[in-house]
Amino acid sequence: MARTKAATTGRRPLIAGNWKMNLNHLEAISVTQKIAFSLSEEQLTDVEVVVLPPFTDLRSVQTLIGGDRLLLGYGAQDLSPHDSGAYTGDVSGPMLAKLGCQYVVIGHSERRQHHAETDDVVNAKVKVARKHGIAPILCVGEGLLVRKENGHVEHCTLQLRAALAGVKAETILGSDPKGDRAPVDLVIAYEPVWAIGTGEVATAADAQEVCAVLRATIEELYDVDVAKGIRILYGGSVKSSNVAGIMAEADVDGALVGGASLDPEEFARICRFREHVTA
Ligand SMILES: O=C[C@H](O)COP(=O)(O)O
Repeated sequence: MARTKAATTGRRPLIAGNWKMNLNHLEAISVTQKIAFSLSEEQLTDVEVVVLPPFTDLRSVQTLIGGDRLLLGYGAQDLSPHDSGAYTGDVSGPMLAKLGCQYVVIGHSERRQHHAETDDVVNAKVKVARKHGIAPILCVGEGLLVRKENGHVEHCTLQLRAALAGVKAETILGSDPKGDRAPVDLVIAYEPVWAIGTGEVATAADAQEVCAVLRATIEELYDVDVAKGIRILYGGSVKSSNVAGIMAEADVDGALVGGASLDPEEFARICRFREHVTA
């Protein structure tokens, strides 16, 4: 069962809701409140639940979560590789850190596709996020053609290696090992592009195959402790009806949820994935 797996690995499950370009700041407040009130303190202690709103919602979400001491985390969907300057439209790491963001999505396939983000840009963003104490949720994943040609494992490991080039172990090791933070301040998300927003979820075995190789790659790049401590999420059409099977896999520590995270009741059901697991 998933509970046994988490107890064995020591990795606290992480369910993150990527709202993408949805929900204005008033809707953000409502959705965040509903998520918090749909989950018990025990559930929110057991599973780390994070919302990733658009930039324009971050202040509202920060005020709500901080003011009411909700047991939710939050973060951004992107950041600039630069700290300040003439970069119209960009939002910097220092700005996100000032808003208390714990996480930032980096290298999402929608950024790679629609904003021509290269591996070098992704690598620069990982470094700048860590410089400002924000944990990247680093996305890798293959398109349909690569999957059909059976190149998915190589594709994802190459993306991971490129994203982490020059990133030293000490910069990703958790700064609060005795607190409630994860031992590694970097999260990997395996998101097969063909499964994003399509309803075409990868099988649990598909997710496990790639997540296991990503963990082995982290061991090669760093060491066994980093590999054991790092959390690897699956993303792509995750719903309450399929999350339990995915979460039962040995190397899947959570989910990066897109569309289903816009419905707070459904998102809360996803966060309660343990209840779906049958012995
Ligand atoms: O960041 C989230 C992923 O792109 C998954 O999106 P989805 O759950 O709508 O397929």
